[in-house]
Amino acid sequence: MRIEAHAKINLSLDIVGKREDGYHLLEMVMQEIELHDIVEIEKADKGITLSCSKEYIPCNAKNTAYKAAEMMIERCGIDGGVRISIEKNIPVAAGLAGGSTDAAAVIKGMNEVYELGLSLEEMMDLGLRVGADVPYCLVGGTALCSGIGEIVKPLKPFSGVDVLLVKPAFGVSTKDAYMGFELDKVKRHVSTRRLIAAMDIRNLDLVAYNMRNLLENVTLRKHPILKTIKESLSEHGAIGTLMSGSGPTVYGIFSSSEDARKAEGFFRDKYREVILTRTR
Ligand SMILES: C[C@@](CO)(OP(=O)(O)O)[C@H](O)COP(=O)(O)OP(=O)(O)OC[C@H]1O[C@@H](n2ccc(N)nc2=O)[C@H](O)[C@@H]1O
Ligand SMILES: Nc1ncnc2c1ncn2[C@@H]1O[C@H](COP(=O)(O)OP(=O)(O)O)[C@@H](O)[C@H]1O
Repeated sequence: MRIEAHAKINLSLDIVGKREDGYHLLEMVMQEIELHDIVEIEKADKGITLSCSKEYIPCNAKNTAYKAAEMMIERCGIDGGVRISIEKNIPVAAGLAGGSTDAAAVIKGMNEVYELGLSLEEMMDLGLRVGADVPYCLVGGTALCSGIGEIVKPLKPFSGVDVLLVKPAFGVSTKDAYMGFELDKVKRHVSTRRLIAAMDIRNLDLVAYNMRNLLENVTLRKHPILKTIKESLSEHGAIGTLMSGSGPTVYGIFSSSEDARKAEGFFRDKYREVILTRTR
């Protein structure tokens, strides 16, 4: 079985509290994009076999797809194994939920090939065991996510908007980004309602104005190059720019596809990964 595992961008990320276990309470608008990995899943007699098109990604129990398969076998009492292969197109450690979306694909795929009959809610509960973003990845589309990310409320689709992703040649650890964040220093939270209202009426300028990510400060302070990329995206026609998730990918949204293509041409040779895509 072949599954497209889509990446996401954050149109917003607000941090509104902290749990006793250290996890942060969030309010974020997530948006699926066209960019995707291809995950192939097949039944096997026993054990988990995993292969991936990028040699630097671990193919053992450290891989989120492996973790998801292990968890499904254990939790659903599956008598058998699985063969998984991942064609990796989503930049890694980038803030685009690459690992989480592969895990979501494995959960969906195993539900099918083993005819488990799990509901979406049941899969989301299982997915949360692998990572906070996995429940959203199972739902996809445009959504308001709260809790630690696992409470997913679908929003009106915001598809077909040109997005240029720019990721420099370093990764960011999500854990480190959250550890560098100080909630008591926040002066102004994100205007999530205004952002959603602007998305509803598809006013891109107003969307751009309300896009904010409170983790941006943490990652941009550590990597000033990201600020330079954001400024450069604006100079090349982006009507709004933001870091996705914990970074380091920054993106620009464009109201003109031609501007987006021209900007891609400018950035292409300058940074490690430059991808022109669209909201889905
Ligand atoms: C920042 C976000 C925004 O969508 O995405 P990415 O940058 O990963 O794409 C997410 O909150 C990332 O979610 P995810 O990548 O699933 O996180 P997990 O694997 O569950 O957690 C990694 C680590 O991040 C921290 N963490 C994660 C989620 C959360 N709400 N609060 C946290 O403090 C914890 O220290 C945890 O150990
Ligand atoms: N299936 C996977 N795809 C990508 N990265 C993975 C996967 N499994 C484990 N990883 C590891 O998880 C880390 C975070 O990767 P990723 O999920 O792409 O980041 P992010 O959560 O920022 O989007 C990386 O260090 C990577 O080696």
